[in-house]
Amino acid sequence: MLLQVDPVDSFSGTFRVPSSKPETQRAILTGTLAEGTSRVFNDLRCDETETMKNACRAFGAKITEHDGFLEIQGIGQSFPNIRRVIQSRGSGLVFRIVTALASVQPSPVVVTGDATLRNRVMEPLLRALRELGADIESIVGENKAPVVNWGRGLKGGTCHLPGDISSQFITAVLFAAPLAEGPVEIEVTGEVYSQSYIRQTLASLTDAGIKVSASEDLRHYEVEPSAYQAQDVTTHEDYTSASYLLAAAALFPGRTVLSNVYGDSMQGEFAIVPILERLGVNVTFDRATSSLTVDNPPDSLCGTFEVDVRDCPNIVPTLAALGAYVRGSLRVTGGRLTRFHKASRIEAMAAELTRAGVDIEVLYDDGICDGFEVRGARTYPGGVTLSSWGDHRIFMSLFVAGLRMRSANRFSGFEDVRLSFPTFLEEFARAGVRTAAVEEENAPAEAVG
Ligand SMILES: O=C(O)C1=C[C@@H](OP(=O)(O)O)[C@@H](O)[C@H](O)C1
Ligand SMILES: C=C(OP(=O)(O)O)C(=O)O
Repeated sequence: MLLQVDPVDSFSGTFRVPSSKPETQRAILTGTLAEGTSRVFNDLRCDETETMKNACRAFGAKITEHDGFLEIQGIGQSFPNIRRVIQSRGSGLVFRIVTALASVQPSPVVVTGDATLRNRVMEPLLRALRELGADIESIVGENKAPVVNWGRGLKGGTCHLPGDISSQFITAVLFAAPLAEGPVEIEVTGEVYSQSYIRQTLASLTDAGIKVSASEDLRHYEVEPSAYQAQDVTTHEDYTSASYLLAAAALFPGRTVLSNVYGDSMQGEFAIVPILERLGVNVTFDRATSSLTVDNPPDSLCGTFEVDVRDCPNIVPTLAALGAYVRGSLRVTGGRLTRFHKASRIEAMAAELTRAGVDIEVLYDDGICDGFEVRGARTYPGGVTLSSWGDHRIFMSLFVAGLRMRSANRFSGFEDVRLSFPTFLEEFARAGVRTAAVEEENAPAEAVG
């Protein structure tokens, strides 16, 4: 099935931003590893947080969903002695953290995932865990998923990781390290990308009572054996999810209000707010109502702009969509990690936007796909079928790019919004965006929003 989406003449209204996926996933983990009861307020319910919950349940945690919060009966350090297969589906974060944690429990664990996940880079993490004493094998070879971790413990010591493939390797080792027999040190080589995610991990660990320290440049870490403490956590809004609503608001003059917004976030993707301001869009936070108001004047998105995304990788596809309407140019650099995401996101956006008539060029640095330059226009003809490349963020970004085209477009992959933003189509329907699921052969099948 494809989703046919009609363009709109305006975009305004009040929309609810989903809660943060990374914060919810981290809080589920710290609650699982602590002894006693933890609660996660304002948690995000979506496929990828469900995948994390199921993985943690497989390790013995009891997780109950209540209205507005999760209750977690953690396991502390008493992992049950049961052989199990843990399914991480398409979630890189779940696979990497579960693989690391499987080292510090007593039985063989197979960790697997879907076809996309099985293609992602895992070798540096497996190597680092082996340096710390883990006994892990890749079942199909090539050091990719699925893996079997024989659960023979982590001794501790020093491991080495690259900083320019995925911050999730560092996050994964950091979550398992407090449960090693001795202190763990991590040495990172090369430039450290996605630093905001590592800082979110460090904050989660410190709040849970873990003894961890990191150098200012995030190249060196020390973790002491320590116990996770039960706690209550409240998650904030998700700025990657918010970026689709904010980008849509920036494409049309007028006022848009986003709710469930608290404004004090460690997320790198918060950068979408100052980026919009640079593009001439006014954004105001109101703490009293936990909301954010976008006032977009008719003359915004005009000029020559450059953005470094090394600390906000997940808004790269959103910026490509927005850039399609920047009269002048938008140059984005520092996005090399996104080639290892669910799809190679820069190439995906450049290929699909080019198909829609957008002037976008991929930028390479030393032969590595690192960014793009897009020279936007007022509008495009539309009437094209665009692929999500099997990636929820590509679908959501292309959906936004299509809103200001002249005729309806069709998109694959719309079902994947359930991974991170299950209410995506309902929120856009509130703004009058009409969508219909259609067979690939043309016939409209059913209204979706
Ligand atoms: O720790 C996390 O929750 C994440 C880290 C980042 O991974 P990379 O460092 O691989 O970009 C980010 O892109 C991903 O969506 C979520
Ligand atoms: C976090 C994401 O993916 P992953 O955990 O698979 O890297 C994402 O695409 O939102």
